[in-house]
Amino acid sequence: MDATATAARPKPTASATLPAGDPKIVAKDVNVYYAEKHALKNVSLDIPERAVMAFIGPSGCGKSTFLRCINRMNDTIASCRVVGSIKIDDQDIYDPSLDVVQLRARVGMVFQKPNPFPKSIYENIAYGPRIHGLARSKAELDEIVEQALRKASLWNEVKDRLQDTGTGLSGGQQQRLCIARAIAVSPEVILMDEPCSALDPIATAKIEELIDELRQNFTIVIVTHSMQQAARVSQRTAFFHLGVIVETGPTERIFTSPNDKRTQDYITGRFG
Ligand SMILES: Nc1ncnc2c1ncn2[C@@H]1O[C@H](COP(=O)(O)OP(=O)(O)OP(=O)(O)O)[C@@H](O)[C@H]1O
Repeated sequence: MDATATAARPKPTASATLPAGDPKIVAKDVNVYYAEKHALKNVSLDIPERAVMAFIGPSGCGKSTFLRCINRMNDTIASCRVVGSIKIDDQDIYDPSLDVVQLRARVGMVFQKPNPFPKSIYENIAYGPRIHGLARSKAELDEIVEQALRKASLWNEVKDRLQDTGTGLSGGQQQRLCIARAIAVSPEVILMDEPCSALDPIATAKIEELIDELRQNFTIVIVTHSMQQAARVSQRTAFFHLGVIVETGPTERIFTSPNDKRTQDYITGRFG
């Protein structure tokens, strides 16, 4: 586990204390079961709009499980049952009439290991907008691809090789390609499950910089094992332990004066 975060205090930002607006995502009494295993217990959490929220906690405490609840990725796991309520902009995302494909376009996801399609860089980005009918012409599609790559800080590195395969990029570039792919369908929320764990420190720094820029336009939720990363990129942090949220609050407070001894023990490396 990482060393304590004391050397990596979050830099104070305008949104370190967040605007008092309505939260983007509201979860109430969420319980998740994998067959008999009760993986998440009565989780309630507000996630603010256009900010970064970090989920931290020891391995197996339910961070990824909760992240996957937010775009119903857990639907794909046969043994998984989700109970409770999660609303995005006041809309219940577990409403049976909700179109899950549309939900996953609104709530994009970036995984631990970069997973570009074995296609060209251009096609990796164009695929989503095309199936969602977001472009009326080739010129419009080209524009969407360029803008997504620009927002993911990748355009300058790939603009002369858009027809090369995405899997031929470096790991860090592949992860930025996956972020561009998520952005291309104009999501409102981007979920990131340990997006830097397969990357070297330089590629990690680039992704962190990018996350900091993206929060101006997107609501971002990131699972990370790195306390320094949570401190650097997020404005709010939720600490998970054994399937519950022990505490949540402004990142700076969680790392400097946590309310709960379990949080204190975790951030100072006493367990995890
Ligand atoms: N597909 C699955 N089937 C059965 N149990 C699962 C499944 N996914 C997760 N679990 C269990 O649910 C609990 C929470 O797992 P989860 O992956 O959400 O934790 P996590 O905090 O993200 O862990 P890590 O930091 O190691 O990724 C664990 O006990 C795990 O074994």
